[in-house]
Amino acid sequence: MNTQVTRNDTQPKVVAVNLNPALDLTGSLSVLEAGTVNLVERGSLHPAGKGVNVARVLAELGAAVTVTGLLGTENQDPFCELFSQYGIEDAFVRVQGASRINVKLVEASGRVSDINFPGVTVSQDDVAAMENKLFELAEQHEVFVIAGSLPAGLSPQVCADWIKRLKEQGKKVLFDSSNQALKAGLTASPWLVKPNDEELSAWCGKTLETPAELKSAAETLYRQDIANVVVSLGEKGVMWLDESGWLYSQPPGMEVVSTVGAGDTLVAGLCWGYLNQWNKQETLAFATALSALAVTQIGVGVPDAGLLNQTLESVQISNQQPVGQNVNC
Ligand SMILES: Nc1ncnc2c1ncn2[C@@H]1O[C@H](COP(=O)(O)OP(=O)(O)O)[C@@H](O)[C@H]1O
Ligand SMILES: O=P(O)(O)OC[C@H]1O[C@](O)(COP(=O)(O)O)[C@@H](O)[C@@H]1O
Repeated sequence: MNTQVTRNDTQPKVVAVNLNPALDLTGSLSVLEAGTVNLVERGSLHPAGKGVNVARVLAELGAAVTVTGLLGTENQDPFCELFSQYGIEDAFVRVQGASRINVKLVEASGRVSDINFPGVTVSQDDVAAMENKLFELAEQHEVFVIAGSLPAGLSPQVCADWIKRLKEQGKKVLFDSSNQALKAGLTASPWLVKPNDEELSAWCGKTLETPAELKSAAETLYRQDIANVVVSLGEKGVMWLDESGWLYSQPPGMEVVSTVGAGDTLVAGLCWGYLNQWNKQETLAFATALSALAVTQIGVGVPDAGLLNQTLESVQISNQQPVGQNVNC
């Protein structure tokens, strides 16, 4: 596998869809105490959201990426700068208002508290414009990564209908969301889904604790015509079910700076493996290494090839589930 960054014009073009983008306001502090005054030691504000993060990682890897979704005009400048810096084609539909600011409080232990705001409320005209943009992009793109929550005004069923239509047009749809949007989207059988253990538990309506419970829930999704069910387990790695069966990965231990963006980086890595036609083992190892490295920084971004290759060598891939993947141990 060549992890060298080179733009390959023969690869399918990707659309990253971020319907509810966010500026992430990250504050680092030694310990967070609820209900009292907390002093932040270092802070940063950067454009993010699941689709935007996926777009950035894919673009840094060398993919041709278009980004779309619903972006508030009032605070769009940092997003536009990011897209221009990384050569990402900006196809966001502009909406009135400001995109949300999500607060991420990172403690010295690596624990992160996410305070995610609801975002702008979009109108039916905005939703119609979004739908037009999405299917206009479908004329020239093959791969769609739909990632993140939905703004008020855009129903989970509408998003699920878009996934269904894209699938009917033969597009590969990778889907990463939560709560009602995840529940509805899964009924449209995207090509790949990436819940974490908590999201899978929420979909099931009960806490999944043992490997057998996690596998059983994922297998239910696979039987619902979802070709790739990828469950991420934080530091415990990844479990991936497809027609060839289960494959597991275990990342090396990392110095955690912030885990925010690790899931998005994993999705980008999986998509990159597909674009390069890598096999399942290669794709999983690469995506696991890339996501493990994501926790060593604030926000997302691709490290240099040396570090990536070194981490890749420490990722363990197995057909047998590692004992440590019990989510509660
Ligand atoms: N502490 C960690 N150490 C090493 N790798 C990690 C760590 N946390 C996350 N990762 C990597 O990032 C992937 C996604 O993280 P996870 O927390 O499961 O996703 P999400 O951000 O969607 O909740 C994991 O499957 C793993 O490969
Ligand atoms: O769209 P959602 O589900 O509200 O999540 C948005 C948040 O998730 C992130 O994309 C990070 O996601 P991951 O940690 O799962 O990779 C943040 O940048 C953003 O603030």
